[in-house]
Amino acid sequence: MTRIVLSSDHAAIDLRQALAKHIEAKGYVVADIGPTTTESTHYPKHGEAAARQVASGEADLGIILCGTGQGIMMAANKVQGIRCGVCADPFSARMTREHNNANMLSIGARVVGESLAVEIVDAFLDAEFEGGRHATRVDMIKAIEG
Ligand SMILES: O=C(CO)[C@H](O)[C@H](O)COP(=O)(O)O
Repeated sequence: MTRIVLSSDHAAIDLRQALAKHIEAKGYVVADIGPTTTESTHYPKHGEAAARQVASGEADLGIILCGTGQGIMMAANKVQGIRCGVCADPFSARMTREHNNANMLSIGARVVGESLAVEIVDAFLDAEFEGGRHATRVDMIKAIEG
């Protein structure tokens, strides 16, 4: 059973909770570790917390959100082993899995509405890494980490 960890800052509470329900309904095991109130908080710690679960293997994939998806993606990508893409369209979400073997997806709750976010999440979760020439390139990314 694939385990998905979700987190966000205050800008994305409602969208994150809606996505958590959707993902659970698709049959995944969901750990929603984000805050539950809209009190202002700091996205780096929420991105890092989700990324650490993915990096340790506690979760298979992570989905994180903030206002733009940018800051929380930057924080997650600082954790060794994390490849997180910020996506505002389903094509990019599919490709970041198929070509980049992304293990996390970031979405901007102030950028996309709920129905588009659902399509983005579905594209990400339904895709699989293609390997081959893309594996060579992902290995090159890993080598940069040292
Ligand atoms: O998108 C974000 C980071 O990339 C944050 O959600 C955003 O910066 C929060 O802004 P504010 O404190 O004004 O709600």
